[in-house]
Amino acid sequence: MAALTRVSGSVGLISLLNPPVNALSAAVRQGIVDTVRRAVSDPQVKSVVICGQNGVFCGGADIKEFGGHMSGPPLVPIFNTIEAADKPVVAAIEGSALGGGLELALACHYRITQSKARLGLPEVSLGLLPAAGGTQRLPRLIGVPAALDLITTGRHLTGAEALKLGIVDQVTDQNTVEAAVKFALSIVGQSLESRRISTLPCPCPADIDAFFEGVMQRVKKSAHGAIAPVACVQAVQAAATLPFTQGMQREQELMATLFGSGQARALQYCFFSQRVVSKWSSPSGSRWDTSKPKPVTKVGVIGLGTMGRGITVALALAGLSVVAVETQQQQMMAAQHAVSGMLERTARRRGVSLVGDQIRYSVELEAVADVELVIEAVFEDMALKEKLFKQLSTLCKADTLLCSNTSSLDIDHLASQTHSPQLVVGMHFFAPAHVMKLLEVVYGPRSAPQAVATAMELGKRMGKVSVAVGNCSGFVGNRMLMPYVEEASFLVEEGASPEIVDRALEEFGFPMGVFRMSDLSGLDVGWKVRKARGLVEPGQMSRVRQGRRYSPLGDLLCEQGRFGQKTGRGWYLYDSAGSREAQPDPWLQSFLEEYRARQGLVSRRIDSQEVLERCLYALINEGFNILQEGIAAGPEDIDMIYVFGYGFPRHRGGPMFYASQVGLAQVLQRLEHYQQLHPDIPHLRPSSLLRRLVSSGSPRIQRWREIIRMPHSSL
Ligand SMILES: CCCCCCCC/C=C\C=C\CC(=O)SCCNC(=O)CCNC(=O)[C@H](O)C(C)(C)COP(=O)(O)OP(=O)(O)OC[C@H]1O[C@@H](n2cnc3c(N)ncnc32)[C@H](O)[C@@H]1OP(=O)(O)O
Repeated sequence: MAALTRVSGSVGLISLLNPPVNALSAAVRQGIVDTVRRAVSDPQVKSVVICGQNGVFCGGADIKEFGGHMSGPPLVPIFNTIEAADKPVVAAIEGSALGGGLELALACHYRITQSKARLGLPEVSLGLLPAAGGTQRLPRLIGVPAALDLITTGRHLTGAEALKLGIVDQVTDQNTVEAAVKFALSIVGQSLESRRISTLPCPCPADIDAFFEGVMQRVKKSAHGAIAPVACVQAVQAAATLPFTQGMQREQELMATLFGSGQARALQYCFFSQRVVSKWSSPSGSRWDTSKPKPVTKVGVIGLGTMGRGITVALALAGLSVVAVETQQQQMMAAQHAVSGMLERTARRRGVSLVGDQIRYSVELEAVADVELVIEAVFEDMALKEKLFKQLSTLCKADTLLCSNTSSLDIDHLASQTHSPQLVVGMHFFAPAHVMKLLEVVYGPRSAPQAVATAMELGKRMGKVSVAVGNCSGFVGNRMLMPYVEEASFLVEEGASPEIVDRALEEFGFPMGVFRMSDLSGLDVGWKVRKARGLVEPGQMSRVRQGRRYSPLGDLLCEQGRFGQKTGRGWYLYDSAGSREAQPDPWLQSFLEEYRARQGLVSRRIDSQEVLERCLYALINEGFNILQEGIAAGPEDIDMIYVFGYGFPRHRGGPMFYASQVGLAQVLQRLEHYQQLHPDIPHLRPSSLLRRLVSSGSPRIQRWREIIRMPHSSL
C-alpha cells in the first residue's frame, strides 16, 4: 500500500498505492510508517520524496473506514515523525492533496505541485475538521485569516493558487515527481529548522479576540446549525493562542466531539449519495455504465425568461455553443442584455475569461434546426408546449433530443406530440439555473437510454448534480413540496403565524422558511398551478376542495395582489417592491384573525415541534410514496434532490436520511397521530412502504433499495 524505491542514487521515493485516490486506509498508513522508517534509517538515502501512484497524491483519510471500527496506526504520530526527520522530505503533489492528504504534505519539509492539482482541507463538508495537525500547521504557514477561509469553507485551490498563498514551494507543468526528485537532490545537507511548520510562530491579526469574535459570528450565521464550521474556528483559535502541542490536544478534543455526531454521519452519507446518484438506472433498463450518451456541442434554448437565461449561461459556461431563441423582439433584447451581465459577473467571480461569443440569439424558431439538443423553457402552459414540441419535431434534425424544463408537466404527453417520443426527456433546472447545482432528468416510459444518458452527461458538463427520476406530476422535488407547503398553510389556519412556521424551519437549518421562500419565488406561481388543477374558486373560502382539505389562504392573498417580494407584500411586508427584508405584517395578522373567525376556527398555540413534524413528516411521507412507485430509484436520489435543490440542510443528510435518524417507527407513529386528528388530509396517511420498512425492523437506509424491490402483498 506504500512502496519505497531508491531513485537518482540517493532519493528515497515513497509511493502511496490505494486506487482510485490513494486514501489513507489502515494499510496505507501502515505502509507509510514502514517506508518512512526504512528511508530514514537507510544511510544511502539522503532525501525523500512522497508521491501517489496513478497521478493522484492523496484524497485524504479513507472515509469508508469512518463508519466502522478504526484500526491501524493513527495519522498524527506518523506526520510528526515525517516532520521530525533529519533528511529533507518533499511532497510531490499530482491530482489531489485533500484533507489528510494535504496534512501529509504539510508535515513534509517542502511541497511541489502540478499547477492544476487540487489542494484543500474539505473535512468541514464531512462534518469534521482537519485533525491530523491541519488546523495547527496551516495557520502557522499562511496566517490565520487565509487558513480560516480554507478550513471553514473546505474549498479546493489549484496548485497555482496554493503557490500564491504560500502553501506550496514550487509549481510545475512538467512531471511533478521528476521535478521533486531533482529538487530533493539539490537540498541535501541544508538546515531543516525553518521547514518544520509546527515550530513556526502563528502569524495573527492585531486584535485577536475581536477578530475571532467577528469570525465566529459570521461563521455561525452562515452555518445554519452545522457544528463543524464552528469547531474549525475554535481549532484555529487554539493555533493562534496556544503552543503547538496544546493546540494539537484541542484539535483532537474537538474532532472527538464531531466524529461521533449525527451531523458527521449525515454529511458523509451525502458524500457517498452524490456518487450513488451518478450511477443511475431506470426501470426500462438504461444504466449509467451501459447507456452511451450522444456527443453534444450545440444546444438550442427556447424561451428566454428567467429560466431560459440561466440555462443559456450554464451551457455557455460549460463551453457549449448555444442558439438562444425568444420570439418576442423586446424580450429578446432584454434577455441578451441580462445574459451578458450574468456571464460577466460569473466570469469575474470564477476568474475565467468571458464566453459570450458562442451564444447566437434569434427570434426565429428555425434557428435551432441544426442543433443536437433543444431545451424548451417557455411558460408552464401545456397547450403552448404541445404546439412547440410539434413544431420542433418537424423542423429539427431527426435525431435531435427534445428536452423540456417543465417543473411539473407530463413529459410523456409532450413526447406524444413528436415523431420520435424516445428522444424526449425532462431537464428540470432550478432557479437561478446557472447557480443551482441540481438537475432533475425526467425519463418517460418511452425515453431511449441514449436520451437519458445524454441529458445526464450534459448536466455533469454543466457541473450539476443530475438525478434521474421517473415521470409524474411535480416529479420528485415539487411533488414532495406540495404537502410540505400545504401543511404550513394548514398550521397558519390553525393558529400559527408565518413567522412561527418559518422560525422553526430556519432553526432546523433551512436557509429560508416556507413562507419566506414562497414570497421570494412569487405567490402567483403556485396560484397558477392550483388554477390549472381546478382548485381555485375566486372569492371563495371553502376549506374542502376535490374531496379533501384545502387552504384558500394563498389564493386569497393573490386576489389582493399580494404576490410576495415583487409586489412588496405577500406573507410578509417589504419596504418596497423587490426589497428582501421581510417584516411581520399587521394587516396579515388581522386578515388571519378575521379569516379564522369566519371559518369558525379557534386559534391554538402551535410549537416548533408540531411545525417540524407536520411539515417534514408530510414531505417525507410523500418521499416514501415516490420510492414505492419507483419514481426515484433510492432514498439517496430524493436526499440529493432536496439538499441541492431545496435548501434541505446538508448536515441533516436530506429528508429520507433524517427520517432514518429520527427512527422510522417514530415517524410512522407521529403520522398516525396527526392523521387521526386530521382525517381529511390525505398526505398525512402513512405510506405503505413506510409501514413495510417499520415491520421489517427499520433497516439502515443503505438497505432500503433491497426492501423496496422485494415482492410484497398489497393486503
Ligand atoms: C474519537 C475521534 C477519532 C478520530 C479518528 C480520526 C482521525 C482522522 C485524522 C485525520 C482525518 C482526516 C480527515 C480526512 O482526510 S477526511 C477526507 C478528506 N478528503 C476528502 O474529502 C476528499 C474526498 N474526495 C473527493 O473530493 C474526490 O473523490 C476527489 C479526490 C477530488 C476525486 O474526485 P473524482 O475524480 O471526481 O472521483 P470521485 O469523487 O468519483 O471518487 C472516486 C471514488 O473514490 C472514492 N473516494 C474518494 N475519496 C475518498 C476518500 N477520501 N475515502 C474513501 N473513498 C474515497 C469515491 O467514493 C469514489 O468511489 P466509487 O467509485 O465507489 O463511487
